[in-house]
Amino acid sequence: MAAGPSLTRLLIMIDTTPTTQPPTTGHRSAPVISGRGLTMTYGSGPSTVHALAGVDLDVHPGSLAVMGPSGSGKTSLLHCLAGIVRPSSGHVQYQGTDLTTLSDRLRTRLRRDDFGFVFQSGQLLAELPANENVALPLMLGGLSLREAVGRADVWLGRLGLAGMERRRPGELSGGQLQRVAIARALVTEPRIVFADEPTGALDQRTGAEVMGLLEHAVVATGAALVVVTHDPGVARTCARTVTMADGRIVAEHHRPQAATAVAR
Ligand SMILES: Nc1ncnc2c1ncn2[C@@H]1O[C@H](COP(=O)(O)OP(=O)(O)OP(=O)(O)O)[C@@H](O)[C@H]1O
Repeated sequence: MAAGPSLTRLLIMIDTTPTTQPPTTGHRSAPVISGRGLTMTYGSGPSTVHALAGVDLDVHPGSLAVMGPSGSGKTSLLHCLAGIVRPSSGHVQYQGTDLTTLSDRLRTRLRRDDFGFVFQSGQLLAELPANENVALPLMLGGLSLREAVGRADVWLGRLGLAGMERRRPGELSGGQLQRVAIARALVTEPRIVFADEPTGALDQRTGAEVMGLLEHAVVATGAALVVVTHDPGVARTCARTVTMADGRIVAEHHRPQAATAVAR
C-alpha cells in the first residue's frame, strides 16, 4: 500500500468527527436491530440445508464480530438481519418494523437509507472515480452530484485518501479500495454497518489497519457494526463476538475495551 498518514493519525481524525450519539459498546443501550427465532433452510428432501437453525440476536451500538467455521451460517445471518433475504421463519425488528414483513421495495429503500455495507472486495464501479463511487448512495437518496461528491471527499479525507479522490478503482491498492468501500458505507451516516469478511482479501497488516479504521469510524458515529470474519485478529478488535456452529450461536464473548485498545 502507498505510504500515507499513520494509522494513529487516521484514527484521531475519525475520532474528532462530530457525533450526535455517544458511542457505546455495552448492552445498557437498546438494540438497534434484533433477530428472533431466525431459521434459513435451503433446498428440500435429502439435500436440505439448515443454514440457520433458530438464532436470537440483539445488535447494539458498537462492534460485533460473527465467527464460526465455514458453512456455520454467518453470512446467512448477516443477510437476514440486513434484509437482503427473508428468513424461512423468524423475525427481524428494526425501529419498530419487522423487516420480514416489508415488501422488497421497502426493504431495498431501508437498506439504502439506514444501512451501510462493506464486502470482501469493495464492489466499486470501475469506471467511476473514488469520490463518485462514495457519492452514489447519496445521489440515489436525491442529493445533487456536487453536494454528494463534497460529502464523499470529506469521508475519503477522514480515511486517509485525501488527494486520491479522482482515482479510479484500478489505480488504488487493495487497502485503499477497502477504505473507499468504508467511506461509501459510512457517507449516508447509517445506523448499522454490515461487513462480510471486509479484510479477507488483504494482507494481515493492511487488514488490521482497514479493520481499525472501519471499527473506529462506526463507533465514533454511535452506529452498530456487524462483521462476519474468520480472522481472530479482526474479532479481537470488536467489543463483542458471537460464535456460530451448525446454524446456531454457540458462544458469546465481550471485550468492552476493544475499541479504545486499537487506538493506542
Ligand atoms: N443460496 C444457497 N443455496 C443453497 N445453500 C446455501 C445457500 N447459501 C448458503 N447455503 C448453505 O448454507 C450453509 C451456511 O452458509 P453461509 O454462507 O451462511 O455460511 P458461512 O458461515 O458464512 O460460510 P463461509 O464462512 O464459508 O462463508 C452452508 O452449508 C451453505 O452451503
